[in-house]
Amino acid sequence: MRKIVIATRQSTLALTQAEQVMEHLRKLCAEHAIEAEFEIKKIVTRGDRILDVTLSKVGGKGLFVKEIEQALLDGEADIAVHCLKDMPFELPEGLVLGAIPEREDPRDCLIMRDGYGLDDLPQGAKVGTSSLRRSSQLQHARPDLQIEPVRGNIDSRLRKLETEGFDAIVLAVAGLNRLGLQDHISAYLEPELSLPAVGQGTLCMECRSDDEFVLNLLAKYSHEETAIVSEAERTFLGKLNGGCQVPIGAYAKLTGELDGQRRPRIELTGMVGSPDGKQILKDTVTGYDPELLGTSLAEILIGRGAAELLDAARE
Ligand SMILES: NCc1[nH]cc(CCC(=O)O)c1CC(=O)O
Repeated sequence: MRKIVIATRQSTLALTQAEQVMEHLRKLCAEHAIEAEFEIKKIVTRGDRILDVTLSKVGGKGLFVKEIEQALLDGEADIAVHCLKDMPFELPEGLVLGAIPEREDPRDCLIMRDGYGLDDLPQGAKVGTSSLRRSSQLQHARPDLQIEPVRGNIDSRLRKLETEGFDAIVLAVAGLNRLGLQDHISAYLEPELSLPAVGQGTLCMECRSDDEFVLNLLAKYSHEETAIVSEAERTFLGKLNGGCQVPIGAYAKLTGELDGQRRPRIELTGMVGSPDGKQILKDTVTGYDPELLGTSLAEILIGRGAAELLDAARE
């Protein structure tokens, strides 16, 4: 009997995700007559210890994953469950993404004190988000809004809507759904208005690249279409040398058309913005090769000044 330890951060969202994944893996084991038992191990990361500081100020990619990856490398855990959007482009030597399961809702949403959409926000309304991607796009649509950082886990951000005088806060739909908090959502923001973060709404499972048992199990959990769109978005992010702390968004979807090798056609939209939303570079490319698409979209935006925008935002 193989024992599989699942490592996770200790936030409510991370724990919920790990538990949902564990249940699914147990079912897969039963279906495929694989003998394994599972256990969850909570790990406190550097990102969790500095939750009160605006992350973009602290800098550093993968603030939430380093310690968890070390546990995998040390053999103290076998699988790590992450939000794909929190994952740096490059994984450490010896680790791979063993599974990318089916994407959930990729959109951002508004949780508002009153009203049901962006248009209901009064002139100069105070909106909470620490994401430069979200502030850039919101300010672009509504330059009058006053954007203020709001840090912490999802539950504490929801509390801050009440306690810190925000008219609205912005969160990912997927996280709220997973926590059963979808009733709080006032308005869904379509990708045309707020292009999601790379990988938003998608989970991933990281494991050691030589752990055949776990790789074999995780392969049964993977969702081919999601893996394809994730590769397009993540290639775009990687070429721009971005993480989730820069004003970059991307969203890829499949259009249903197949090429000669029956590969699906991909439509990839990407954006790079200034944090104040005065400048937004955005374009869409379509094709069949996710890596080529990610690369060419990044090159198109770099040609229009994306690298300079990102350098300025990083300062
Ligand atoms: N940066 C934190 C984070 N990482 C993933 C999600 C949401 C869930 C997901 O995208 O899978 C969130 C919270 C948020 O942005 O509202």
